Amino acid sequence: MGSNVSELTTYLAYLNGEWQQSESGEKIAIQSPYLRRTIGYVQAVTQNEVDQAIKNAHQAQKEWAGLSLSKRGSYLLAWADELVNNQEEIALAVMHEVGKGYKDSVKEVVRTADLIRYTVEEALHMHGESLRGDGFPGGPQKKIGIVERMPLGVVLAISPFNYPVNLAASKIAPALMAGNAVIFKPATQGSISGIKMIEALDKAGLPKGLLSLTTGRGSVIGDYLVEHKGIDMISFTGGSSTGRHLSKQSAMIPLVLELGGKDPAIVCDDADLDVAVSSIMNGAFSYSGQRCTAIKRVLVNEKVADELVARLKEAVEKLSVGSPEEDSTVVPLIDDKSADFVQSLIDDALAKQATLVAGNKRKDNLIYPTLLDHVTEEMDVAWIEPFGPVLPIIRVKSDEEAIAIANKSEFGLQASIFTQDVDRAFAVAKEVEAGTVQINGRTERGPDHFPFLGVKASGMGVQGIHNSLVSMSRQRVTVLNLK
Ligand SMILES: NC(=O)C1=CN([C@@H]2O[C@H](COP(=O)(O)OP(=O)(O)OC[C@H]3O[C@@H](n4cnc5c(N)ncnc54)[C@H](OP(=O)(O)O)[C@@H]3O)[C@@H](O)[C@H]2O)C=CC1
Ligand SMILES: O=C(O)[C@H](O)COP(=O)(O)O
Repeated sequence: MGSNVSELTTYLAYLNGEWQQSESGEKIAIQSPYLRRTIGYVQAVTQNEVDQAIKNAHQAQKEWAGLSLSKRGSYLLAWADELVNNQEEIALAVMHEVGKGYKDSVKEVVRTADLIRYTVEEALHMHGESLRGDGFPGGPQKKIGIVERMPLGVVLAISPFNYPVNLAASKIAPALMAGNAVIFKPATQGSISGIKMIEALDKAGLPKGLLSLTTGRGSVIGDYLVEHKGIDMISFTGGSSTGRHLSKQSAMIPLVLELGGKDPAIVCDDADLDVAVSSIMNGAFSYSGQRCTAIKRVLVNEKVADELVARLKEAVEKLSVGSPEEDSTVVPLIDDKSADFVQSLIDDALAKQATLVAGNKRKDNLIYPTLLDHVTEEMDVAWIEPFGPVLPIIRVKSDEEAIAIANKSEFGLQASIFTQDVDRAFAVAKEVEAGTVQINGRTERGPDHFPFLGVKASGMGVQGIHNSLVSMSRQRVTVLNLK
């Protein structure tokens, strides 16, 4: 499959409904994490081009917002069909560019088409409301409030590398269905996949100017986009430090942030260990742990710790490690810098006397799945998100201690609890500070119509199809005063 990479294609930016070379004359090289070579170039768009794209977006948005919901939906449904029709080509781009297994890349594209279709259905079935004035003490009967949802204007969608198609579309589709225009800034490593996805939207006939794709380094055009007066809402998924930076830069603009996590798997002494082991393995190691919702630490009751660790060791040693083309579970990380970072967390833990159960082997940016036992609170890996295949195990004496350590983290995206006692599960779930708590299952975002949110440093606002439509629109109240 590697030989199918179009050698050094220079991809164009999609500005104002046209595929264009940037006036900057500059292009950014995209490196494949596992082929370890440049696979193409994308445009470095200029601030002037951003200005023009935002201006055109405002113009196009007015007409778009005037279309019927079902007409808007028809463009999106055509987009979903195009994605499905081109799933192999898009999945290959994802695999080459971000090193995701081929089958998972196909799944991402198909999941995205399903997400778009559900978004259309959801928008078609969202209703406004009317209120009677006399519902409030002393309120007049002849006053009727009509509450409708209106678009916000131009939405800036910024996506991360790890789901370059799905996490972009989960912003673009609700933004469009809610009647907005979109400026889409993909992760640089993820831009080619983003371009392929927008080619499908272009083929679906989206009106010109309604969406522009501005490729370029976040460090170069990011702040300019975020601070731009023409942006009316920002939906961002990415790292916590970038998210924190964005929240300082964007003033008085609705902002939804989905950021990092340090999701714990709390394993109680009555857990079904078969369920716990398979969920933890899948949660921690799929796509080498490069998921915001990956299980990033295990807090296990000491009574079952030895058995859990032995079973995890056996499972880790069976994991497939290698190439995304072979659908290996553990694949090279997005770049060498990320691999250096993961290695530094392993080195720190081992220097502080963690027990190496498996792994700690590396070839370039391929880090073998690594299991560390007897991790203590003094070790960085107990707190820092690795975004890589390293799993620390912290042994605890009680549910209370597990909850306390879970909550000491700055993050609060998701948590898993493994127990066979449903009352105990709910008691722990109630105390854990996280957007979502999974009982006897791995931490994960889907199904995509569930609300998805992080608390503390893991985010602000809520995604998930319904909530994204809500966050990308506002209420308008019209009051009818009858005679
Ligand atoms: N909670 C969630 O739903 C998810 C969270 N994440 C988190 O994302 C991180 C990994 O993704 P990664 O792509 O490396 O995250 P980054 O934060 O590095 O990048 C995310 C996006 O922000 C852009 N960006 C960078 N700087 C700026 C800026 N100053 N202004 C505007 N945009 C900017 C990036 O562009 P460029 O690539 O050009 O730098 C990219 O498009 C992990 O921490 C992970 O937990 C990931 C997926 C889901
Ligand atoms: O980017 C991420 O990591 C996702 O939001 C997690 O999605 P998943 O739980 O479906 O892998």
